[in-house]
This record gives sequence, structure tokens and C-alpha cells, in this order.
Amino acid sequence: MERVTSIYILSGFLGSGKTTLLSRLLAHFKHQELRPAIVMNEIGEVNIEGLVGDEKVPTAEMLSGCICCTIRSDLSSEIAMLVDREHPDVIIIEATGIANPMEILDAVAEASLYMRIQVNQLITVVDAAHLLHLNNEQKGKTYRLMQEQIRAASFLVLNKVDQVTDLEKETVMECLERWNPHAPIVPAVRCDLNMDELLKRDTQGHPRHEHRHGEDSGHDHKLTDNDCTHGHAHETHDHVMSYTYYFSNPIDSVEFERFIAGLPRDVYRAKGILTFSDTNSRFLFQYAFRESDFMKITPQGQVPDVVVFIGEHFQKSLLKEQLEKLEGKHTDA
Ligand SMILES: Nc1nc2c(ncn2[C@@H]2O[C@H](COP(=O)(O)OP(=O)(O)OP(=O)(O)O)[C@@H](O)[C@H]2O)c(=O)[nH]1
Repeated sequence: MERVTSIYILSGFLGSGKTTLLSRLLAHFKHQELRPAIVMNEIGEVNIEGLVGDEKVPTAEMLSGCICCTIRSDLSSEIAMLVDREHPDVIIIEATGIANPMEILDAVAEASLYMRIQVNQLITVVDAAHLLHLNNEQKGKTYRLMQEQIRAASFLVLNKVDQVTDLEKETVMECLERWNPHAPIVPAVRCDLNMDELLKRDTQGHPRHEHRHGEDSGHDHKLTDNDCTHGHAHETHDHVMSYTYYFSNPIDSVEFERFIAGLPRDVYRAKGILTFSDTNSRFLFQYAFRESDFMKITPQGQVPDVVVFIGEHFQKSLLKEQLEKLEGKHTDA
């Protein structure tokens, strides 16, 4: 019988740890001698991790838009292409941090009309400190979106618990349980969790969401009851914007850190690849919820120095000006 390809959808707000979990899943599948493929969606025009990542994993990149709305129709063709060409055992879809997972589930359902695929788990990764902060304010688009991502999950990873106290962790756990009483909740640091627990539906052969040739397999989870589009109001991401800057010269690391510390609050995510004039190595740079991280890298082949900024209503021209100044390009003329 023709085999069924398992799909895992990774959801979670910008910078929560989806790519960190993706790396762990890939290592796990490799160990199990399973063949994974990836659908990587980024709102920016460049996939930073893809530039430095494992080239051996077949990857469909969907850039400059969000699969849950503007480029949603492309998702089923990307999945079809991967299934036909690569014959993967599993496909992991990493959504943008602003995606509504219900919409993605719906797009995958469309694809399942003509392919044997099944969604085994919709995993939402939550940044503990960020949720705590939003829960205190209890308002805003990000708060509502995070709530939707949590509600839609069949499995919740409460990540970055190293950044909260035990008491705060309990508060966030209670919040998650209230919003989604169905999904298991696993606290983690850098998404270090028991992969068998995360994937056990798969091994036991009890997928949560199965769509085959338009039939609903009738499993127990609330997602099948909601059936993705029905009763769901789609919120557009018009307010979210991204800006990509390519460097042509190395920059000073201290000045760059000063620039990052002074980023407007409306920029809530940035990532990039950098060459500093005062260090030997190149770095993968990450900025999420006001925390920066620099990791030494040795990219293979020609990889540009570039940073992508994601946020709401920020002034691109101001960032451009500051970055050009860092490069020594800026003139007052
Ligand atoms: N302190 C801390 N940092 C973490 C943890 N997990 C991930 N990070 C860091 O948080 C940053 C964002 O992690 P990613 O895995 O890239 O997050 P993401 O959800 O894929 O981000 P987007 O692709 O922008 O949506 C990186 O610098 C990670 O190293 C954690 O548990 N604790």
C-alpha cells in the first residue's frame, strides 16, 4: 500500500524557539534513519538559518510572505513537490512566527485531497517570559495571535523557562492549561525535551489529524471539530513588516551591539549573518524579545552578510541610515 507521509507543523510566535526545535527533530529523525523534508516559511526575503544550515535535508523555502495568508495557496504545491521528488517519511512545516496555525492546517487539508499525508502533531512553541509579559497586559494583536497559536496546538512546548522563576513558570503553565486544556504541556530550555513523547502519536499510529482524499478520519481532537476554516476569523498581518539589509563591509561589534540595544521596541525580531572588523570569525546573530545572541559560524560557500528585521510600523529608512553609518558609508549630504 502507498505510504502516508507524516506532517509536523511548528507554530509559535517570532523567536520562541521553532528553529531550535526543528534542529532537534532533524537530529532525532536522522538517528531513527527516517528521511525528513522541510517547508520553511519566512516573512523576510532571506532564510538566514538556511544559509548556514544542513544542506542535505530537502527544503522548500517560502519567503517574503506568510503561508497562512498571502502565499497560502503555494503550500500545497510545495508539499506535493517534496513528496513527489524526495519521498520523505516526514515533512516538518516551520511557520512564520506570525502565522495562524488553523490556516496552515486548512492549507494542508487542501493538499491532502490529492496526496497521502497526515498531520501528526501541531506543535506550538511558547516563549515563557514573552507570554508572561503579554498576559500581564492582556491586550494587543500579538497577545491574541499567541492565544490562537496556543489554542490550535496538539502539543505545547513551554520554552525558555531558564528566563523565568519557578513561580512565573507556574503562572504561565496555568495560563496555557486554561487556553488549551487538551494539549500536553512540556517545559523546556532550548527545546530540549523527550522526542518520543513529542512524536509518540506517530509511533503508536494514532495521528491527531488525518485527511485523506477529502475524508475526515474523525479523531478526538478539537481541531477536527473546528475543521480549520469554519467559525474562524482570519486576522491579516498588514501591520507586520520586515526589512532586509545587506552589508558590503565588516562592522565594529561594539557599535553593532550599541545599535541593537537602541532598536525601537516595534522591532521585535532580527536575525542575520555578520562579519565584524574586530573579530576573526563570522557570526549568526539572533535577537528575540530584547535578548541578543551571537554564535560563531563557518558557512559553506558564498554567504552574504545580511540582517533581517521584523516588527510593526518601524521606520526602515532610520534603520538603513544607522546601518550605513556602521559601515562607514553614511554622509550628511
Ligand atoms: N535563553 C534561551 N534562549 C533560547 C531558548 N530557546 C531558543 N533560544 C534562543 O532564542 C533565539 C530564537 O530561537 P529560534 O529557534 O530561532 O526561534 P524561532 O521561533 O525559530 O524564530 P523565528 O524564525 O523568527 O520565528 C535564538 O537566539 C535561540 O538560541 C531557551 O530555552 N532559552
